[in-house]
This record gives sequence, C-alpha cells and structure tokens, in this order.
Amino acid sequence: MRRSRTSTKVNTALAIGAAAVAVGATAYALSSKSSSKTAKTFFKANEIGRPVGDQDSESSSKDDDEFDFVIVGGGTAAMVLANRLTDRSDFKVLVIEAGNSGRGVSAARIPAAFSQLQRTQHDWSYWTVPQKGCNNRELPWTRTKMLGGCSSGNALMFHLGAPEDYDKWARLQKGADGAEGWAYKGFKKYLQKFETFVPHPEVPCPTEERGKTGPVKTGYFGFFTDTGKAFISSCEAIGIPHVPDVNTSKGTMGVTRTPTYIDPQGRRVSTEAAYLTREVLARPNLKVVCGAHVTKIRFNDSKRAVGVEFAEKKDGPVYFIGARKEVILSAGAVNTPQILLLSGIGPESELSKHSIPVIHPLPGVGQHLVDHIVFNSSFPTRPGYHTGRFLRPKNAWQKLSMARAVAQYMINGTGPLTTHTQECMAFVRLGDGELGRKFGGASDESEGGEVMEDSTSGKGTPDVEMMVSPLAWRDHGHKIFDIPEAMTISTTLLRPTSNGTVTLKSADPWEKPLIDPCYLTTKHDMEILVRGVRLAHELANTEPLKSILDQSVQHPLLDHALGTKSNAEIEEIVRSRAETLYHPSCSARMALLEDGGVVDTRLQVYGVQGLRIVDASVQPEIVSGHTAGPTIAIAEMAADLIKEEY
Ligand SMILES: Cc1cc2nc3c(=O)[nH]c(=O)nc-3n(C[C@H](O)[C@H](O)[C@H](O)COP(=O)(O)OP(=O)(O)OC[C@H]3O[C@@H](n4cnc5c(N)ncnc54)[C@H](O)[C@@H]3O)c2cc1C
Repeated sequence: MRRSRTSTKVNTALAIGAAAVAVGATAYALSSKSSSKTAKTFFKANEIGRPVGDQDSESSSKDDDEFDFVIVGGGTAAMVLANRLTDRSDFKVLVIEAGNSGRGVSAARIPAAFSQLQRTQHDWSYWTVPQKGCNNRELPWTRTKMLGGCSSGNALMFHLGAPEDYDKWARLQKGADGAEGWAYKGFKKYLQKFETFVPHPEVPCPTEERGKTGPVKTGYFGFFTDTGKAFISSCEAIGIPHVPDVNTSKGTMGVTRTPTYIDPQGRRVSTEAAYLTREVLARPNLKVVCGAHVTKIRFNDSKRAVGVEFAEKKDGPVYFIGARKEVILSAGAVNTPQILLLSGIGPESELSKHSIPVIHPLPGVGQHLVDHIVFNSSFPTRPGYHTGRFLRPKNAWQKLSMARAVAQYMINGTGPLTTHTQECMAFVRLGDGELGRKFGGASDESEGGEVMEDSTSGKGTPDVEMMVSPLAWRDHGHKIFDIPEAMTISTTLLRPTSNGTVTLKSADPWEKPLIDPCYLTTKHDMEILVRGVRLAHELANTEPLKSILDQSVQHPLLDHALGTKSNAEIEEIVRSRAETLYHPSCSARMALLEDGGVVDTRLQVYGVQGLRIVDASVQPEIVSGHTAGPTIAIAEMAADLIKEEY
C-alpha cells in the first residue's frame, strides 16, 4: 500500500507551534549560558580524518592521529561511553555522529515539542517495508539523528522493564562466561548508576531503590492533568493496583504516574545533556565529530577492526581514522546492523546479494529485530480535560491559554509545555491471570478460553502496557485530529513473538536499509493486542474516567464504539492503525552463536577482533517496558567491561 509522502511535510506534530520554538531558544539560553566558554566543542570530518585514497596521507599514521576507541554514532549509549571512557586519561576517544548537537535545538529540550523533530533534518526518517500484518502499510520509523540519539527525541518516559527481563537475558546465554553479570542481581547496579532521582514536592514516592549519584536526572517534573488522575483511579477500580514506583526490584506490575527524564527546570535530560557536559567535552582525550556519516568499518588481514571510513555527504571526500584498541558500534538498532553488513559482516547470502566482500560470515546480523507496537484508542472528553487547548489553540481564549503556558514555562519551567503526553503507565498481564480471563483468555483449556503462549520473562511480569494522554492524534501527530476535546488510551504489546529483519537495499551506505519488523504476524500478538484494546475500552467506561468522557460526541476518528465490536472487527481496525512505539531492539543480539547471536557477553562481535557493539541492538530480548533506560545501563556496564580489559 502506498503511503502518503505528503503527510511527511505536514509538520503539525501535536502542533506545539511556533510559540514553543520561540520559548525554546530562550529556555536553552537560560539553561546553558556557560557552554559558550568551551574553547573547541565539535570537530568536522576533515579536521580529524585522513582522506581515503591519498596514499601519503593514509600511510602517515602518526600515533597522534589515532584514537584508542572510535565510537560510531553519538547516540544514547555512545554519550555514556564518551564520558566514562575518558575519565581514564590514558584512553583517547573519538565519537563520530551523523547529526549535530541538540543543545541549541529547542524541540530537543522542551518536553512538549519532541515530536517536532520527526521527519526533519534531525531524523533518519525511516519507513518499514509494507507490513503484511498491518494491511500492507509502510510505517514511519523515526530515529533521532543528533548527539544523544533517540534520548534527545524520545517521549521522556523513564522505565526500566521488569527485573525478570534481565534474569532471562542471562538465562539465554546458557551458562556462557559473564552471563550472570546481565542477570538483575548484577545488572541492577548499572540501572541505578546512571540515575539521580529528584523528588518532586507534590509527588510522594519511595526513593530507596532510586539512583542517587548518576548524571541522568529523573523525577516527576512533567505536566500532569486530571485525566491522568482519573486513569489511575479507573485502573484501580478494575483491579490494577496503584504502585508509587514501577522501577524497583519488587517488579513493574500496576499503574503509576509516569516518571520522566525531565529536570526540575522542565528541560529534557538527554544523554548528551547528562553525560557530554562542558567539563567532559573539555577533556583533552575526547574528540567529537558531528555531521559525519560512518560508511564502513575497515579490517586488517587478521580480521581486526582497524578504523572507520566516514564522509559528510554522499559525493564528498571520504576520510579514514584509525582505532588502536577498538571500534565501538553505537549506531542504534537499525544502523548498527546496516554498518556491519556494509563492512562485510553478516549472513553470507545477504552480503553476496550486494557483492560485498565477506570479512566474516555472521548469520545473526540484522535478524531478530523486535519492536513494540501500539494501538491508540481516542475518546471524546468534556471541555477542560484536553491539553491540546494549550498546545494547539483554536480560538482567542485558547490562544490566551497558550500564551500563559509559554510564560509559565519561561518563568519557572513548569506547565503544559512540560507535557510528554503519556501521563500514566499501567503494566498488566493479559495472556493469562484474572485480567486475561476477563478479556477472553484462560489459564487452562477446561475454562473454555484459549491458552496463550507465554512470551513474558516470568509469571510476575507484564505483556501489555496501557498509557493515557490528554490529547488525541493519528500518524504520530502528523495528521490533524480536528476534534475539540479528546483523550487517548494507548495499548502496547510488550512481548511480541513476531520478529523481523534489517537488511540492505544496496551496498550504497547512503541508501536507507530495509526495515521489516514483521508486526502482528503471529496469532499470539494479535490476540493479546485485541485483549488490550478491550481493556482500554473498559477503562474508558469505568468511573471516574467515564465521567470525563462526553459520549454524545460522534466522529469517525473516535473509538467509543470499539468495545461493541467483534474480535474480528477490532483486529481489522488494529491492523489498519497500529504504529511503532519506537523501541527497535535485538538486531545484533547478545546470544550464543548457534542461537543467532552477534555479540558475546562482553558485547564483542563474534569472529573478529577489536569490534564491540553497545546500543539497543544487543538486547537478547526486548524488555517489557521502555528501552532508553536499559540502553543507558548497557552502556554503563560496557564501559566497565572495557576498562577491565585494558
Ligand atoms: C520518538 C521516540 C520516542 C521514544 N520514547 C521513549 C521513552 O519515552 N522512553 C524510553 O525509555 N525509550 C523511548 N524511546 C526509545 C529509546 O529512546 C531508544 O531505544 C534508545 O534511545 C536507543 O538508543 P541507542 O543508543 O541504541 O540508539 P540511538 O540513540 O538511536 O543512537 C544512535 C546514534 O547513532 C547515530 N548514527 C547512526 N548511524 C550513523 C552513521 N552511519 N554514522 C554516524 N552516526 C550514526 C545516530 O544519528 C544516533 O545519534 C523512544 C524513541 C523514539 C525515537
């Protein structure tokens, strides 16, 4: 099915509007006055690399020109490595990022504006191939192209998955050396290491298990409305317990107000902001190149990664830079497998299809790609419950509300511009158990329902996440939702059994890879998602949420009739509307070689030397939650593994 390319131009993206952009510049200036003192911050490709093809220059490999570690991609994980590795003065580190810094980009700092980065120069603007399970639609896959990567453009929700997810990661390594370090007991220290939880005066929350000294500030500084409050109460009314903290060793089940990566001044905490501080950038052993696209990793005859090639544009000069110890791939779950394939590491059939010389055959590269898929149900609300009135003003009164919101943000960093939209998260199990039974499941066949395959990491872990937002949108906010007042309950499939691939369209490094997550291609995935959509409808019809809704409003974009439809009808609607929740993972997973692994428990790529992967692609299985936190923790652990080694 053809997608509408024109919609990519309609940057209404939750239509935060020009006011947010204007205030953003101010907010940024206020928040980082001192950064202008940094002497040299970012470098250009030609200031660091040696031109490829220029024999004199290539062979004049002065020790000074090389780095111990060359990090490919300056994203979420890479910023952690840049910081942690350069606290060792004997390590010389280079980061090469295709995008630029997010420090001066207001949409990367103001929480409410995050979707404005999508389909701009700050986005890789990927699309999937047609998805059979989604009525052959091609789905947009935003990936932020900027220092901090997706942590600079994500929805700011702080969640770490379930403790059992990590125990399963360790189990999947089947006793390999180092496997136990990935189990929750060992990995927990890295989940805490990156965080400093900042208590909010109005949101009581136990802090025993929250991080206290990490660079990343978390807390409850996002905007919170009565819709969020009502959602929590409705969840409780149907048996989903309210828990003050879903990020602890006790597990993640239940409903809670969403903790965020927003600081007390109302600004996004990306990993660029947290880890690449002025002091870190000033370290003499760190250099960061921006606006440079890595096209290939080079290997010597002993299959050792010796450096990378990179360029600023397709037809521009190509440069090389050497890595004495390691090349570290941190280009994310799409670009990491793409770069491996372009460099001759991957399934032989895939490499030969594009006439790429094989450095090392590795069947798992680009396989096992998993993502979370989400279905948004929209319901009409009574006036006053819709954040859109601040962010997308339609009349003079609403414009005044927006002006007030802008002023509030500028003065004290609070108010509607700190919304990240998803105010609450509820983690539930619908494959079995009481809720599962209620929506069509059964724990054994004698109960008449269908027993589902259990794809979770343990009996106490979720398979579905429900979220609530006092806004309504389609196509990631790129389609105008012209209803005066509406809210959304989102249903996310957390443990899909469908998985797919990242492959090459051609051997041209500037061509976008083929992304095929194979969404909703198993019976399990569709069945669980349909149960979740029924749960969304049930929540909307449970007090106090029920009273917030205005059932009299009729509009084809609204879903209050969804609950009256048959499973087959809901299935059809889900296939026609489900979208990515932006969590691609596992495309270069840590697993045994015979299980399709790409890296071992030290994150070193099998079969070659001097090449490690540190990003969301190494997750052995996708966590039952959000992926930024686990990725940051993976990078924290990787930094220790690397320091141990040298
Ligand atoms: C819109 C959106 C909303 C999300 N919401 C949340 C949320 O609320 N909470 C949460 O926990 N997670 C969320 N996520 C997911 C989470 O942010 C990601 O899983 C995580 O940040 C991925 O980190 P990474 O290091 O693997 O990759 P990235 O952060 O994507 O970093 C990869 C970096 O490599 C660079 N790069 C790629 N290829 C090249 C190349 N060839 N040369 C040079 N540089 C290159 C990229 O530009 C990028 O900077 C969201 C993601 C998105 C996009």
